[in-house]
Amino acid sequence: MGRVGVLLLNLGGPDKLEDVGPFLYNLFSDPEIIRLPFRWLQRPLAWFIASRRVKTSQENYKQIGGGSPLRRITEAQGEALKEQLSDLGQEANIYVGMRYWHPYTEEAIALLTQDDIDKLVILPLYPQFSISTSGSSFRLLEKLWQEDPKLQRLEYTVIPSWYKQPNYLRAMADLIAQEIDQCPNPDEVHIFFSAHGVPKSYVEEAGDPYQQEIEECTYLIMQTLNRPNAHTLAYQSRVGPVEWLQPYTEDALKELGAQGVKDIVVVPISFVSEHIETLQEIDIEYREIAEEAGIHNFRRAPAPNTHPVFIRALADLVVEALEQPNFKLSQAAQMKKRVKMYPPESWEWGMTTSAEVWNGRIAMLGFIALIIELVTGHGLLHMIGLLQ
Ligand SMILES: C=CC1=C(C)c2cc3[nH]c(cc4nc(cc5[nH]c(cc1n2)c(C)c5CCC(=O)O)C(CCC(=O)O)=C4C)c(C)c3C=C
Ligand SMILES: [Fe+2]
Ligand SMILES: [Fe+2]
Repeated sequence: MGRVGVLLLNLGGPDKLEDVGPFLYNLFSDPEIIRLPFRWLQRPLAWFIASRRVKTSQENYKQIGGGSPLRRITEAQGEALKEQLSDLGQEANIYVGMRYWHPYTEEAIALLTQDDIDKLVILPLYPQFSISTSGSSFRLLEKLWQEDPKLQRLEYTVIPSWYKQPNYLRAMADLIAQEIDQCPNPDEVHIFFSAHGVPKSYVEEAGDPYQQEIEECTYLIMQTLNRPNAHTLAYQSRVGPVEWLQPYTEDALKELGAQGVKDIVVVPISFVSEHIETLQEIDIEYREIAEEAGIHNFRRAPAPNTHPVFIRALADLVVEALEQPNFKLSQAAQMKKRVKMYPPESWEWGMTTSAEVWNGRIAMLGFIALIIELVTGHGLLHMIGLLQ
């Protein structure tokens, strides 16, 4: 085997408070994050949503020290992975490519094309696949590949998702056991898996395998843990007005409190690094909700970060990927369940899906017109005197 490269993909996070606005704009500009019927609406809406969210988001980043630790932790994971691979006899260059902030995926690709890599392993740092995470990064990579003949000559393979990897499951079970064993009655502790949510339509309409992979991963971690504890799976971090996967973490915590549960260990199951959604959302916001609901012993299992068994899992994934037939980006970006992304473009009479979609589109246009009118002070409502 010639020179091997490993491209670690992650979402990225603002390094400092001034980065929060542009980071949010990048995130909401992604059609895999906000799925709109019209592409031209994407950027104005991204600007609008990012501007509305920036203050709250900055307040949250302030509470965790003024920026995201994601870059630092991902780079540390990369260094540990390089060392572990070397111990296994596989020398490799590691590159970090973030989707919405530095080091951007494009920057990582520029570096690795300079380095004359013979084979590249593309490894998303998301154990479970979702259209909104690994899927979005794969689509971006597909586009970069189409544009660059040098990349087209590079041999590569993709690891689409890896939530069943035995050492990953072992690392998660270790981290949970360490927390449980610090409680006075370890067997009585309720294990609360908090997965990142996605809109329900991703799963039900677009065929995102995310929910199924999360459910299977929860089951496999519980099997690996092999303890008698009760457990719950819920979904956190909902953004916007549409329905996301349920139960929501906040509701499930209140429900457990009402049932008399006093000790819980929260397990962040979609993430492999500490970041705003573990350090702020779980440790501060959900802790407060749990304590108000009567759950007084609230603990959280740390994210795997650079846990040696977890790093070994990443190394095993790379070694196995090098031995197996190559998996292409076009295969990885494809949904497992082949479904149409949007209902028909043409009108159908009656209470059909098509009618619902067109109603939604018309409502969206009205909403955008209203925003533009509120921002510019000109428009139909001003003309007819409803707005001054
Ligand atoms: C609006 C829709 C969003 C979807 C869908 C979504 C899915 C999703 N995200 C992660 C992991 C991360 N998200 C992070 C930040 C982040 N995500 C959203 C929105 C959606 N995520 C926002 C608005 C933000 C910014 C933070 C905020 O304002 O709340 C991060 C980085 C966090 C950091 O430390 O900077 C990660 C990582 C997963 C795993 C996922 C679906 C499976
Ligand atoms: Fe997110
Ligand atoms: Fe989020």
